[in-house]
Amino acid sequence: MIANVIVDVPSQNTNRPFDYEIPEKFDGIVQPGVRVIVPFGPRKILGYVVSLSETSSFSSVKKITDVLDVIPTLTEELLQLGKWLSKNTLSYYISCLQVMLPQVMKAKYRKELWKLTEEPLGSDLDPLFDGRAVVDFEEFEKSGIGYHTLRKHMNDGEVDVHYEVKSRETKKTMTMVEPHLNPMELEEKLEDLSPQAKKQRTIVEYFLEYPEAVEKKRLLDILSTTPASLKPLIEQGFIREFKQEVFRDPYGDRDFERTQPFPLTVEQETAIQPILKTIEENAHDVFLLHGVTGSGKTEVYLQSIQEVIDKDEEAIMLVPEIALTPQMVERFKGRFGSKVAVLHSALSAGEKYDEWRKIQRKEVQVVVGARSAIFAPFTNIGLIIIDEEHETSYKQEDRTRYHARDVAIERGKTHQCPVVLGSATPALESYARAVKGNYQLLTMKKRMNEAVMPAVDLVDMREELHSGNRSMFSIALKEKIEERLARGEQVVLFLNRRGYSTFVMCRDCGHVSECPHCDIALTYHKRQNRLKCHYCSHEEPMPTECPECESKTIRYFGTGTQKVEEALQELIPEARVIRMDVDTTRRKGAHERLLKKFGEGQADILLGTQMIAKGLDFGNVTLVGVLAADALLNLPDFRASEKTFQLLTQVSGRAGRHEKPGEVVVQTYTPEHYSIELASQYDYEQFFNEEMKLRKAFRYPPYFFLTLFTISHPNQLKVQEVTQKITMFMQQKLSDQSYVLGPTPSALTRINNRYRYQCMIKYKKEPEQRKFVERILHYYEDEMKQENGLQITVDFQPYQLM
Ligand SMILES: Nc1ncnc2c1ncn2[C@@H]1O[C@H](COP(=O)(O)OP(=O)(O)OP(=O)(O)O)[C@@H](O)[C@H]1O
Ligand SMILES: [Zn+2]
Ligand SMILES: [Zn+2]
Repeated sequence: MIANVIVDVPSQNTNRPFDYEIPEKFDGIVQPGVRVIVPFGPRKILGYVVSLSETSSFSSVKKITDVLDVIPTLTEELLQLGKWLSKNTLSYYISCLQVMLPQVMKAKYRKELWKLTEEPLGSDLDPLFDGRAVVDFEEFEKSGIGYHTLRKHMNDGEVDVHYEVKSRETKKTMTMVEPHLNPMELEEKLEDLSPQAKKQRTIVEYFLEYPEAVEKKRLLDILSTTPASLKPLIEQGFIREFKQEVFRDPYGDRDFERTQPFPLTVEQETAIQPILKTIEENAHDVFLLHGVTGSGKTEVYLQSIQEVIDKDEEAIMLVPEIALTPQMVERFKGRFGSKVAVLHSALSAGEKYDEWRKIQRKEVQVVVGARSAIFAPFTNIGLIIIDEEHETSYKQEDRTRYHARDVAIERGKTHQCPVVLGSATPALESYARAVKGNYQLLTMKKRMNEAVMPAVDLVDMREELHSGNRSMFSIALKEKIEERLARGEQVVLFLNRRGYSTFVMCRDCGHVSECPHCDIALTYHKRQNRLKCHYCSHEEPMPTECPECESKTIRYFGTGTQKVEEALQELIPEARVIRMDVDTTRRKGAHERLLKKFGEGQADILLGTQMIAKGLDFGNVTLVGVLAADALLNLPDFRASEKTFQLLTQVSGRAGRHEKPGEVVVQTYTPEHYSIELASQYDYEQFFNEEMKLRKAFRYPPYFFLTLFTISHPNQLKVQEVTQKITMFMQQKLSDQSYVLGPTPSALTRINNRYRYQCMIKYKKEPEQRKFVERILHYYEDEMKQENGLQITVDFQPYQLM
């Protein structure tokens, strides 16, 4: 027999199955979905068996060296899904298979055989274990017992193969590094560094692009540099080093209080009926559950999942990483107990693998997890739910650029089961599909317990300034906070930090410099002191006075939570403040601890960034303050208005969720902007209509599809030339209904000494497009293989446009 194997070499040439002969001892064990070790050139490498055949068309084929799985790692469905993914994202099949698996399956490990029962195993295996609970897998291999015997015992649940991970991720602590300065300051430091300090420059440039904390070892690996080049940066205080703990099972030692289903409200009942009916009929359909914040969407999810469990089927529940809070996990564990597996990035590699195995072994029927949980190896899926479906974190941004929503719908079709997309602020694309009837729209307009949506007070910060208030807190917000303190109620203060330092605004009139062609805020480039558009090639000098009102107070923006906290303490010294941002939540469990403290009333104000915007359900919060509603609005992104609307709605939704009525203060320099005004009225439909008009006028999704090429190379002329060629080629090939824009420098024009350019395509229908893209990739293949050579990435559904 011949095994057709996809080998772990991501390249064009190897993007097809290779034939290997199956040695007799592995006969019947080597099946599709099993991982094997095969000789490839001079090396032995990992591969995945995708199919079997009687014969090979090649005259001489090599033999499989080793088999890693006794039970297939990938199901037949996941193998097919990998193929689909590969076609849809134009990534290598091997990358698509690996993206579905936990890290451990790709890492180095030691294999052991575990005895799972107290009972004797019988004469075939007992001699091997010889009274022990664990034996090294090598002992089994040497024993000559045979894989068939082993598989029988595994299927009976008496023994299991266990992977002991050697990867460093399972260590108790790891060393992390992160920038100690904001991007503007980093840019300045970069200028100060001598051109000879190449390695140091590379590190600073890396952090300019990825400001998050990263494992030190990993950073050094990525940039192929040594601790010596990092050291001076740490000593000078540009970069900070710290230890992060890694734990094994975060939920194992906790009892969750079991909850009972609530009797549903009329709205919930109306929404859940069509979902239950579809589950019952084993049919596929996509539902968009549009329910205002606090309308009880989660209860609808829980009861739909219950139906699936009762049918002996399985459910996948996706939530954004940031919303995978202890409160959320508690609600699922509380309802379904040990039937739930949880998958999120805070788990160590070992923990993730353990959760994954629970799914594979069918010990659980529900998985709650972030994006990659969509690949859970269930075989009998009855329901897939995506909560906060508008979140852009459902799109993977490297290698295999998939969107979890697309994968969910594909699996929903295969399993003939419903997919439920839920949100208070659906993505424009999803709502447009619901309006057209492609998705079934389910609406919940009312909050629980007759609670009303909190009233929103828009405060014009330009007027504050004119009346002499230069603080970041308006008079109204200050007074309302003081009122809450006097009444013993609580406040959530939200600072939108992302994208803060990049746009330029007049503090007098709120004017923001925009591109004349693209309806998008220009980005300030400090080094050249110029403003640039990252969609077309437009650029202009940084103005010295406001083109609108001639005021000299036009400048770029920059502030952080720490600064806000200080200002707040100065303003209201008696307030007890909890600050929640990347700095204060770094330690494992810190997030949970801070929220618990706030929930118990040990603080008056919760001040934070994006991470406090969603999911929180505290009854004593009666005031929400948004410090700078415009921050997101001015990102160089056509989705800026949509994101602003979504975020404001989510944050406002944290107030007045239970008995006490809530209130919201939104500080802004542009109160007249439709996304801010309509968010303050909770008018999603009107926002949808307004935004759709603009999307149509400027030819953006959902009217047009986008394809984004990003080309990078150390030589700027080379990048320009290649991008130019690609742009021209696509212009020639595509129909004249499509718009091919470029070459344009990317927002992040240079990373790691590589220049980046882009070409964006807006199109309605281009069935041949992928073929042309493939041709381009093929044409540049050799150049892309060279070390530090050309790189071309193609994103068929871009969310990150930088
Ligand atoms: N049928 C019901 N009867 C009584 N209480 C309910 C019912 N359904 C939900 N609740 C409660 O109402 C509150 C709000 O519900 P939930 O958090 O599910 O809303 P949501 O729509 O998911 O909100 P958000 O989008 O803001 O996260 C919760 O405390 C929940 O326990
Ligand atoms: Zn002005
Ligand atoms: Zn432009």
